[in-house]
Amino acid sequence: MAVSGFEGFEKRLELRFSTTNNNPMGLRLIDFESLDQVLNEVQCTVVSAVANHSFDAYVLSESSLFVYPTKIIIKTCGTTQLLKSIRPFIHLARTLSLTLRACRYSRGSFIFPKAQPFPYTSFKDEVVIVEESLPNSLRYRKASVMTPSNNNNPSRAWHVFTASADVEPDEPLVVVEVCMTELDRVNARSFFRRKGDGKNSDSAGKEMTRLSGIDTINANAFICDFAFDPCGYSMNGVDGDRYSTIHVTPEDGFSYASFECGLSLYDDGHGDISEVLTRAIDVFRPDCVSVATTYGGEDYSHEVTKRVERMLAKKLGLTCRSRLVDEFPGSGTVVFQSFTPRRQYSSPEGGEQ
Ligand SMILES: C[S@+](CC[C@H](N)C(=O)[O-])C[C@H]1O[C@@H](n2cnc3c(N)ncnc32)[C@H](O)[C@@H]1O
Repeated sequence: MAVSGFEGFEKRLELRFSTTNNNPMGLRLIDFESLDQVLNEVQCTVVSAVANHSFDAYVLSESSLFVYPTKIIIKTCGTTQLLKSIRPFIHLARTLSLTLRACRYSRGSFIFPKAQPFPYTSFKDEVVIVEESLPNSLRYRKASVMTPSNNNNPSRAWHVFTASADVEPDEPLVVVEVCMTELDRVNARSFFRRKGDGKNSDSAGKEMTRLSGIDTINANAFICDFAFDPCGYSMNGVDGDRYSTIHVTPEDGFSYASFECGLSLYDDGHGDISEVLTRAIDVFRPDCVSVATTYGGEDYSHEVTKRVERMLAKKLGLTCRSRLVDEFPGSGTVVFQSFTPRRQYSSPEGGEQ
């Protein structure tokens, strides 16, 4: 851990592959020892795991890994070396006749940027490393730093790099990534272990899931949860082919929580996303929230992200201070929204609103 405090903001990597064989298990055939070796390079380990008929979900010592037949999603926090996983994952996929067709790397702004190792001290350097790790066939590439200008916390930007073999997005999926800082102190207490409770990391995790209300965010999800000692929490939710994940750094002064879920553009039968987000954010009652929505198809952005704004304002008193939209060839559209509580906002001129 950095001397300053634990870096909660995750680095996130998504690798999507195409396959030339008909094995429906695809990347799920990668053996655990090989995955463990990749994670060793990244500097994290598996602490808990669950699988269903659609995918494998691993809780890591620093966040989460999801393995689908043709897709890997890995997010890691702290001072981990996430980008060291790109080459070995591409290599392991190749042994199973899978070829990389798209890559997306994203992260927020670190709370302790100076504590990061190279290349994570500069997004430009991170992009160079990602680009060097990718095959030339992924020729549609773009890097962008989405920086809110009228926000009272301008240091919170969203960094995105994408690369794709095709100019059209390859899947009609939506990914929603929520980053929360300055968590409500009372709510954050749920993520500290009680001394002498006689519980292990799994049973303490279950208790945190229930006491915090995380179990009500998606009642259909099977939850694989883990409590760190003396504090901290991670969970993966598994609901059919949908994943969700929450990570919590509850320490005062650098508190942070993230919520992420994947859903389909066309079949949103798993609950209105604005309601799901409201329930997730309500667990933490943070003073600073960002929501990055990435979608591959058309006609999603406006209506749904506006609905999120209306719902967060009505139910949680959060006002959207900034809304940025950017397009990525072959990787869809990203909408980045920043919210703070209505009562807190100082206008750029310094007056209270
Ligand atoms: C891994 S978890 C969740 C990570 C996630 N990115 C986040 O910050 O929300 C991080 C929390 O667990 C605590 N923690 C305790 N032991 C840890 C360990 N061995 N590895 C990582 N975090 C640990 C940290 O102090 C922090 O509060």
